[in-house]
Amino acid sequence: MIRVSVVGAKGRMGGHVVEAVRGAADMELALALDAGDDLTLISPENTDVVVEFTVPSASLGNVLALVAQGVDVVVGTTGWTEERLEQVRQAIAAGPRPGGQKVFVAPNFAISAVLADHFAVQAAKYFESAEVIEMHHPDKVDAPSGTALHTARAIAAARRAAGMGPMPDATQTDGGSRGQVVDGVHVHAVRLRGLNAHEEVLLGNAGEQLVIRADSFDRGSFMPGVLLAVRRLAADAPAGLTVGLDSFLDL
Ligand SMILES: NC(=O)C1=CN([C@@H]2O[C@H](COP(=O)(O)OP(=O)(O)OC[C@H]3O[C@@H](n4cnc5c(N)ncnc54)[C@H](O)[C@@H]3O)[C@@H](O)[C@H]2O)C=CC1
Ligand SMILES: O=C(O)C1=N[C@H](C(=O)O)C[C@H](O)C1
Repeated sequence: MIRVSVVGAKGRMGGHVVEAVRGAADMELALALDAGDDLTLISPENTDVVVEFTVPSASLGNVLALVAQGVDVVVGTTGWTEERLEQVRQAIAAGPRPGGQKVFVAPNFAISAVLADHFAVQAAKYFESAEVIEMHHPDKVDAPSGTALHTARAIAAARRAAGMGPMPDATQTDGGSRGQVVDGVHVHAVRLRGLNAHEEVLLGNAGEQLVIRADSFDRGSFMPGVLLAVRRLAADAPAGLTVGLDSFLDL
């Protein structure tokens, strides 16, 4: 049995993870902690893998503490930058299990979103223009979404690798309507009651458009990806930091 502890257990995602772990035949729930609880209760004696879904302002601190305690961590919380990821790599190197510790961070655990991102990156070099629109429930605290940031950065990298220059854009006045520019890619965020998690990548050439859209209507859609990551960390995932569920899929 894989012993799983959940941090952020009282949250929207954490609650789903607790139920998914309880429902998995090969897992058992160890500890379910939330804000104010003592993270040092989690140790290799009671936990194989921790699943962390909290808030961007707390996640890095939680992960660094858990690494220092020697447990492997699956992280779904947003807010990750290359600088923060580097802090995790350094913490693993300085931690109690430098050659064996595993941390996995995924911007999105839904297969629809992972594939949309994958296809958008494949398509990027064929289109003069690309923009990202993400649409979420209004209780979300961060904008743009971690997934949209990841998609935009990956599109930008694909364009750079293909030797493409900036996208055409004659805008001279912008009160904010052109969105956030992420590595040269415009990202737009919608917050609307009734939505859950949705993303569109618009790719355009003269006279044509490709739209790649992923819709997550229910948080249950993230659970197969979370359980896959837990199983891979408990088994054959490489030591160190891994980013993105695509690492565990045959894409
Ligand atoms: N990677 C993915 O597939 C997905 C990622 N997310 C991300 O997961 C995160 C959580 O989302 P939700 O569950 O909707 O938020 P939420 O606000 O419902 O839950 C967050 C929980 O974390 C707890 N918390 C806050 N600070 C804490 C701390 N220091 N230690 C322990 N617990 C703490 C809160 O009390 C709350 O129960 C967000 O960053 C969101 O963007 C959400 C959906 C899917
Ligand atoms: O807060 C959410 O709900 C979600 N957060 C993640 C993100 O910011 O990308 C993943 C998904 O979009 C749902």
